Amino acid sequence: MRSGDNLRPTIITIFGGSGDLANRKLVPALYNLYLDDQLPEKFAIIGLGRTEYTDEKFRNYLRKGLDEFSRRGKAKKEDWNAFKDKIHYLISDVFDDKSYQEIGQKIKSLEEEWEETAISVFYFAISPSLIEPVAKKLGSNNLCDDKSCSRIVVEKPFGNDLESAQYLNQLLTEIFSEEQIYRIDHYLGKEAVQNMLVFRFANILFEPVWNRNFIEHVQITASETVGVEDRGGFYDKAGALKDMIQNHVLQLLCFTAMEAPVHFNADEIRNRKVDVLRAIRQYEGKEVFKNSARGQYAKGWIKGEKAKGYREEVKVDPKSYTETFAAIRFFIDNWRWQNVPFYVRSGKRMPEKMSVITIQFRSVPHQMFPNTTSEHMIPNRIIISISPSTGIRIRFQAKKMGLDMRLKPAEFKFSYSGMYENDQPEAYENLLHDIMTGDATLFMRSDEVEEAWRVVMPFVRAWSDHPPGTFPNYTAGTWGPEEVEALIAEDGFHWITAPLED
Ligand SMILES: NC(=O)C1=CN([C@@H]2O[C@H](COP(=O)(O)OP(=O)(O)OC[C@H]3O[C@@H](n4cnc5c(N)ncnc54)[C@H](OP(=O)(O)O)[C@@H]3O)[C@@H](O)[C@H]2O)C=CC1
Ligand SMILES: O=C1O[C@H](COP(=O)(O)O)[C@@H](O)[C@H](O)[C@H]1O
Repeated sequence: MRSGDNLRPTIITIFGGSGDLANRKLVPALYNLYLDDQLPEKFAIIGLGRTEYTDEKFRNYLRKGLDEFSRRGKAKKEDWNAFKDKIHYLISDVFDDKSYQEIGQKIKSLEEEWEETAISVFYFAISPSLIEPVAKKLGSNNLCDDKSCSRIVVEKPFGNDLESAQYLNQLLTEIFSEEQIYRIDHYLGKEAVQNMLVFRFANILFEPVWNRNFIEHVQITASETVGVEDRGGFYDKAGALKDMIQNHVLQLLCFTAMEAPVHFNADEIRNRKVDVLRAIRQYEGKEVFKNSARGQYAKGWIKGEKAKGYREEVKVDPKSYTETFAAIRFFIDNWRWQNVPFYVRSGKRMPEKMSVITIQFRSVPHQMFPNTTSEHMIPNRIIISISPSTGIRIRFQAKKMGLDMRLKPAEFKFSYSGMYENDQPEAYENLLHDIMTGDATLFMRSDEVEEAWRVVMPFVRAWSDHPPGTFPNYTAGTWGPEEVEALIAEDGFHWITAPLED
């Protein structure tokens, strides 16, 4: 039996169907689910937008995106021909009630054809400013009435600060129940992020040492080689703190630091993550600057190619003070993590693309080997590589081959790509599948989003009240401004730049 056979008929209506996210991520993910027999037999996509596509033109546009962005490369003709009939397009304006009536009619006619009611998923692949009007109109046009079979999906950024996130949560929960709302953070769909739960809570080896007694510090790096590409208009108002730290990086921190959930279910896991966010120390006054660093890239070179400076990017203010790099030293004030620094950093135009968590263990309490100084006593380290390579490295000490007793670090290495070739589902495949099955474990709950905003708000406020002295302050192709080295060096550590494959 196909896995998709367990799924109820489903219609995914995409506000912003003509946009980049739908083209680059959503439709390729749905197509791959189709190839993997993970879609129900009765399934349809309704794309929406003001662009004047016919069904045929819309399908052709999506086909080009699929060929370019799908992890499986170009679509095979026969597969695409079977899939494309599931795609429909409606020319519509989010402010126009008539559009919602047409959406309702389209859904009804598909259900009549299938002789079954469908789960209706409304995907908000639109700019954050359009969320409010779309939510209100879905409500006033009774399109989301049936709470058991309609869902909405809201993309990040969820709000622009704590206040706006609270406002948005309030608004959405007046129209929809919390169970209907799927707030996406695509990092949670990554295989390696989900594997962290398994690594930590399905193995007895690691959990006993996963605390302040054995772990010296934790580092989280989410670096990219790309600049802002064509998203200057959005990014210049956001910056690295709101674009990456508030969501993806804090999620990685939560998965690293959370207590063991009792059950594997959405609320249980989200409760444990909220506990971590609530325990993160809030800095005040000068502490904010003492525990953080920010930067903006100047022109430089990345992998042999010239890169523009941030201020020269399209739709970026030529005098912009928006940070393209952010680093913070967090402390989690609870029993497990007291005084263990968590250093996080994220930036664009760095030398390597990688999302990596490094768990640095303490040294052994006593060293007994002859001819061995503290220099040779390399402490254990676990590197969890989230992307682009996915896997885990564990460093330990081994005896160096030879007649005398000398030590040499060695590694255990686990790589998903080595195991599963190119069969790893993309983050959006996992997430879209979960939305269809109604599993909210990998989505953000309202209080979680708000707590994550609460964590970054001292930095948001202090950074905007005190513009940086000199921006740009790092060259494209480097690991950020000088201050970021000081942030960790003053504690006696250094940044570890070690992805899975090196
Ligand atoms: N692109 C990406 O990789 C990612 C995007 N996101 C988020 O997803 C959301 C969408 O991003 P993206 O796809 O890049 O944005 P785009 O600018 O590419 O697309 C915007 C979409 O909104 C539609 N739209 C705008 N105004 C209206 C209107 N009045 N009525 C109907 N449709 C309208 C446009 O359709 P038309 O022009 O046809 O009217 C278009 O389909 C944003 O919140 C973004 O932050 C999140 C993660 C990654
Ligand atoms: O959400 C975002 O994430 C991407 C990075 O995602 P990744 O999966 O490639 O690591 C980032 O480029 C973008 O600015 C941000 O909005």
